[in-house]
Amino acid sequence: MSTTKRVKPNILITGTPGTGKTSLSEILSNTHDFKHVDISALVKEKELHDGWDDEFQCYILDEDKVCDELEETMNQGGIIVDHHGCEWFPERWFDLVIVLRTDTKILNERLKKRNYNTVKIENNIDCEIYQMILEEAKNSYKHEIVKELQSTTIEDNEHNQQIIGEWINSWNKQ
Ligand SMILES: Nc1ncnc2c1ncn2[C@@H]1O[C@H](COP(=O)(O)OP(=O)(O)OP(=O)(O)O)[C@@H](O)[C@H]1O
Repeated sequence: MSTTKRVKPNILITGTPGTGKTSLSEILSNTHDFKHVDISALVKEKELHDGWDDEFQCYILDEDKVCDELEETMNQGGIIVDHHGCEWFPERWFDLVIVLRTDTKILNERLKKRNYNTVKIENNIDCEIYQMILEEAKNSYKHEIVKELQSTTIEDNEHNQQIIGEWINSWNKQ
């Protein structure tokens, strides 16, 4: 495990599916020259799973395989990880944890556009109503590095880019 300060910070962007993690991760990665790791895409590409879950229409992620795959990358720093869960990553990996939140009416519309089945939409809306990912993040990381950001409108997205960009610039001056 690396104990020296990373040259660039690692950021986790998490939240219920559809809250805008991938969109924000891609913009930030391009703007600040970070590497974007979309866990769902990585799991599929490297087959870091134990098969397909028909009910939830997603791969059954193998957390140990994902962590083994990413350990070296994360030690380099300058990584933005994008995933709808956060409790099973090593706490040492992240300098900032962003939890995106979306108005459930808007979230419902976004998920419907993806042709998710009713069960999957209801599960995700419940997850957002009961702020399950926010609670997961607060239980898994130091409170001072967990930031809850709204992600309902384009203005929110622009605000989030600015807030996180300022944080990255201030981290580099530490
Ligand atoms: N702040 C925002 N305002 C308006 N629309 C947004 C905002 N953030 C994301 N969107 C839109 O919401 C949809 C979902 O965004 P995105 O795919 O980034 O979500 P996600 O959280 O990564 O989803 P998943 O976890 O399923 O990958 C996209 O159509 C995106 O353009």
